[in-house]
Amino acid sequence: KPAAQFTLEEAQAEVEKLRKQLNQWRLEYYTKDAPTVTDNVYDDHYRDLQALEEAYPKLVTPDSPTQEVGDVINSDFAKVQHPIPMLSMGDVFSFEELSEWDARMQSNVGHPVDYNVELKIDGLALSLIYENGKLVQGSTRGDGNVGEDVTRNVLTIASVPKQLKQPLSLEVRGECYMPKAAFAKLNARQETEGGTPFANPRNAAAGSLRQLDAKVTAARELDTFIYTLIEPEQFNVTTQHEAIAFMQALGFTTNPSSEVAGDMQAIDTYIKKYTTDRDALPYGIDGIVLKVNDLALQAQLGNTVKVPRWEIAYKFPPEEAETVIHDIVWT
Ligand SMILES: NC(=O)c1c(N)nc(OC2CCCC2)nc1O[C@@H]1CCC[C@@H]1O
Repeated sequence: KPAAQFTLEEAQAEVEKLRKQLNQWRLEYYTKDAPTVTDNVYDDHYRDLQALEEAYPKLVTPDSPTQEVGDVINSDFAKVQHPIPMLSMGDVFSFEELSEWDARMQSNVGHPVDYNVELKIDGLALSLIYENGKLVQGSTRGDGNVGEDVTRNVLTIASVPKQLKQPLSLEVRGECYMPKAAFAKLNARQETEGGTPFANPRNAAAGSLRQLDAKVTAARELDTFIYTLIEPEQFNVTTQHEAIAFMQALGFTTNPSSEVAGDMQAIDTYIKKYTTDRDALPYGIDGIVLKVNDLALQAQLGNTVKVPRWEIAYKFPPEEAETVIHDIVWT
């Protein structure tokens, strides 16, 4: 019933009951990642308590969940529209297919093409928007056009600059991932606290970034590798390799293993190197990415509905036995 219809005595009893219940649910939520009620049930009780405390301010106590600023549990993330869609990638599963892709590219373009070769980090895509050098929004890819606003969570990731080294307004995109060591620690903690362990670092990163409560994200030791500068022409950046150096100079963490390759021989060497080194890397990779290095040429080649024509992912065979669903190869 509405708060105004409670007498002071009734309100006192109801407020104590709600506070105890909500604090119990928060304990489950924060410590075990295993809440026993849905966020909506929590929200409803939270709003009832807020209404009663507004009607009877003298009933507010310091331990009331309404007094902890900043970790209000939203029932859902705010949605974010990506002005430029966040695309995924076509992929191939053999060097032969990759060579065919390169041959098609060269015949399309009419001359040999330089690629920027990058490791394909096994995480989830993240967009970061800055105004005059200040981080103002972090969001997930979602369906490519609409993602989730995870700004408060992103602010807890150490490698995400809160303030750039230059007061620029821009958007960058990259991969949010969980380092292998953090993943092992998290699963060990999940085991001891009776939580459910995550299947792999990618799922753990997704579950940690898409947490409704930033304090939980903060404890997950997420990291980032930034790889896309949006509208690079605004900054007189003309190649992908240059874009990565430009973003690193602004304070972003970029992957140190990207290099320009002029032919398939260089790419074959790169693939062999990282097929061997893969297990020794402190983060998960599931392949390599070839991108046309010249950004004007990328723009000329454009994108199909879902994937760019100017880049392809070469996927390694999966580490653990899993059914690999062969994605559509770029045609
Ligand atoms: N996972 C990666 O390391 C990676 C990368 N190094 N570079 C790109 O380039 C974007 C640019 C436009 C479309 C893909 N994407 C990557 O990951 C994609 C993002 C969305 C799905 C994949 O995770």
